[in-house]
Amino acid sequence: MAKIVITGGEPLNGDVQISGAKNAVLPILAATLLADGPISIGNVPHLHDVTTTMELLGAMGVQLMVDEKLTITADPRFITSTVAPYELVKTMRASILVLGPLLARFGHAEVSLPGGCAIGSRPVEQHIRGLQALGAEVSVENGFIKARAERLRGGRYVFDMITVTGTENVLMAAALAKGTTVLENCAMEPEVVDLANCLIAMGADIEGAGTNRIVVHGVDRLAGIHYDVLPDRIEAGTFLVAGAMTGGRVTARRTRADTMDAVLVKLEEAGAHLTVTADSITVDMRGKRPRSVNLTTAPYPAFPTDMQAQFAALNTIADGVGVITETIFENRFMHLNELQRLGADIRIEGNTAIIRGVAQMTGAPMMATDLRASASLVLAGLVAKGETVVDRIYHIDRGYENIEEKLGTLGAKIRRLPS
Ligand SMILES: CC(=O)N[C@H]1[C@@H](OP(=O)(O)OP(=O)(O)OC[C@H]2O[C@@H](n3ccc(=O)[nH]c3=O)[C@H](O)[C@@H]2O)O[C@H](CO)[C@@H](O)[C@@H]1O
Ligand SMILES: C=C(OP(=O)(O)O)C(=O)O
Repeated sequence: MAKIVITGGEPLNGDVQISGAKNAVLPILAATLLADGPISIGNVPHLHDVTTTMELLGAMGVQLMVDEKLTITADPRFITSTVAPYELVKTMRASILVLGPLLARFGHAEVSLPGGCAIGSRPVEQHIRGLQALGAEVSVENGFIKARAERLRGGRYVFDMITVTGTENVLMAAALAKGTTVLENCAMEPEVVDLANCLIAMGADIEGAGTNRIVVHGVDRLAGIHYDVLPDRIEAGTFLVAGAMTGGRVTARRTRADTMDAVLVKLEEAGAHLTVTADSITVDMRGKRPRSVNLTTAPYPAFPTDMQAQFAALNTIADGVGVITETIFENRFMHLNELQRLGADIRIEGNTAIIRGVAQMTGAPMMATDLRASASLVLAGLVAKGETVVDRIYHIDRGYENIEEKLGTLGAKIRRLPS
């Protein structure tokens, strides 16, 4: 299995180009199933999850073309199957996002239940109930969600809890339903807004995306268009934390600071001097060690769970004690045990981690368990003395485009050992 090897101790300096958002491109790729014609998508990140989604769409008969700038054109007019098989869904939970579009556009869908993953159990009953509120008949048989509806009709659904892909799935289905749908307690994440903007460009009639109440007036057809994906706020946040931890100065380019308020506040609390422009964010530590931060993860606009592991890594070498509480996923502290192997001082009490910063950690072999855990181990390797080897690095390729190259251009001593 491929590994990343890091020799720590270099402050990071320079510019890094941020890619399109994984969590926006995945629902947008699924939304291509709703269109009457080809959709072309720009600012597509080169990620394993994007390849998996293309394989999934391709297996259904969607015709896909990728140009040299990685613009993807998807033409769903001649699909041959409305089944999402277990083999693909098991490698990427976001495959569930094809459920709503397939049902709305073709009247039936069979999607393998995604099941849990390293960070938690991650059920999808809200997706199912939301679609049932639009008139779908849904059953779960032999590990598959089987959904059917001649034509979905507008309905009202109040989500039991805030769910990002649940909101996206029901939103996509409602776009082609007959009549008006009102969705309450919706996720307000920027990626939900980006999906809604893409659907609106396709001809959907949607109000309120980015608030907790979304109203969708269903339309009869959605058209092929071009759409550029939002920058990845989690990738940007990860590089900014890398700059802060190493006492360096890093500018993340092609970013949207307005989607990152909670993360930027924590970087300032850590002692970073921030400069924000329309499309860039600079952190400058002026050579200083970061201060510990306290944070609690919660749905947007609060602090994102997808940045928790990176700030845990920052706290391991920061000045002071930082308390981190994870409220979204029940098992998202896997990186903490690995960080202890580098000498981090961490006490875990339920969903809270109390991290006392140490002056210096030392490199060691570590094992990545999930996407953001991998990122946090790489960040820790950047500051640990000596060599750190992060194994099972395939997790990181799901969500970071060429992370070692990007960190390398900032001055990190990092390389990938192929399997
Ligand atoms: C592809 C994508 O966009 N992934 C993001 C999305 O995941 P995803 O959309 O899967 O996460 P959700 O927002 O659905 O999950 C939030 C919480 O709700 C629970 N829940 C969710 C649905 C449901 O039917 N029942 C239920 O109990 C989950 O187990 C979890 O505890 O949002 C997460 C929370 O911001 C991020 O960490 C992921 O990066
Ligand atoms: C948890 C994440 O992704 P996914 O929902 O695709 O597993 C993530 O991006 O951190």
